[in-house]
Amino acid sequence: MTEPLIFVVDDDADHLESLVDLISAAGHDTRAFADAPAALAAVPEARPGLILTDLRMPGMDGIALLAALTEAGHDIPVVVLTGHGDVDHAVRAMRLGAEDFLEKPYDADHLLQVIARALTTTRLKAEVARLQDRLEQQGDLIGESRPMAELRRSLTELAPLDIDVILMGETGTGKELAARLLHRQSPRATAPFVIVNCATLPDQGAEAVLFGDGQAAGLIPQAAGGTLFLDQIDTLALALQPKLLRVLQTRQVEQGGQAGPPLGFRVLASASRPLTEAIAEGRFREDLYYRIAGYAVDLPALRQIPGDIPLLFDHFLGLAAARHGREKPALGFQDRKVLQAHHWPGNAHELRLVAERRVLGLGRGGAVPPAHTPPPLDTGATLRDLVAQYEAQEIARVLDRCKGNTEAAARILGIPRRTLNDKIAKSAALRRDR
Ligand SMILES: Nc1ncnc2c1ncn2[C@@H]1O[C@H](COP(=O)(O)OP(=O)(O)OP(=O)(O)O)[C@@H](O)[C@H]1O
Repeated sequence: MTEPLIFVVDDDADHLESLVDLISAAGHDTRAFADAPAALAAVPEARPGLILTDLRMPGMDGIALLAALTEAGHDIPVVVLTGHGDVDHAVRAMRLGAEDFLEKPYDADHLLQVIARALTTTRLKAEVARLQDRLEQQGDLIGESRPMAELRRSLTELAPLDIDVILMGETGTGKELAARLLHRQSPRATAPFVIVNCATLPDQGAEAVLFGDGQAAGLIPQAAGGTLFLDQIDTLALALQPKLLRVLQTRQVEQGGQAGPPLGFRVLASASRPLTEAIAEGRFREDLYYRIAGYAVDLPALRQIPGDIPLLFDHFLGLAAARHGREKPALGFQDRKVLQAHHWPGNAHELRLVAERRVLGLGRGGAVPPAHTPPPLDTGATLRDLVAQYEAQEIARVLDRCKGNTEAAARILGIPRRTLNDKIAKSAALRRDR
């Protein structure tokens, strides 16, 4: 794990310099900012692990910075430096989710201890979230509708057979969950399950990541004897397709011009749009399509299984409540109706987000600004607002997943990169105007 970067924000240049010197001397990577807006603007790209900010600053102060970070959905611990006797503000900062606060003049050792503690908390939180995600992905598909029952039956039938399968469905329909189920119910269950997210492969060096190089084994050889899940294969760069095809045909990876050992893995793939479209657009090779598309399983979108939406929502409420140590909210009749009436273009991803917000009570008279109100459970917003909100969220989610790589994000979202850049600029302007 790389060392987290620490942002230090203080409008007093001397203070800033001494803070940065102190923290850097303790071995942390730091970046200095003379004002909060500059720090906020640098967050998406630099992804700091901790922000240490002065409370009182002209323009945007430390509290406003905290609120803006929450508003933008960044879960970064913030330690606030307060003036002597500034208890009220310190309490407000803690209420808004600050990790800790320190009264000035601070003691250098104490400051470093607070930083170390905050970084440990961040690491532990990330680890818990990772384990919870993994646990969630080990679950079963929830849903009692006929399409879900049929899906479960197809998966149970296909799991033990040694055939490759492609899972088709919109984003968030549970393709990864289904792939894991196929693996778990197969005789390969104890062998590795390796995911290759085709959309986030780097432009440079993707071959080494996939096939390995002299130094490191690639992802594909790691799947030996197990299951290789080619997630979002419809976004795989054209240049990688011939070599992948060869590997899928031989189930071997060449090493230094020689055939490698037989790897004997099973291939599962997923796509959110018909590969025939990608072929027609010249983005996907037909021969690779025939190699992987023998058995296709369709996953229903939520709007096709409205009866299952409350069930799934209840499931996500339970998970979010456990994750945040909160009580699980009850679902009312009206909630069910609203949930079933929504279109859910992001499917389970979107539903999960709304459940999380419901558990955290965001947008319900708390300290969090209205942008956090769950769109489908709120009234008063126009359809255009809801679509714009959802679009901005989805772009942020995909960008996050692609670590800010707009080319990869544009590929996943199925829009030209220039359109994506326009949309990012527009949603940033919207946030500024709000
Ligand atoms: N029917 C379901 N029952 C329980 N959990 C589900 C179901 N469908 C989706 N989920 C959960 O919703 C989240 C999104 O599902 P998943 O990642 O499998 O979707 P996906 O189709 O692979 O999405 P993407 O195309 O964006 O990769 C996961 O946390 C998954 O566990």
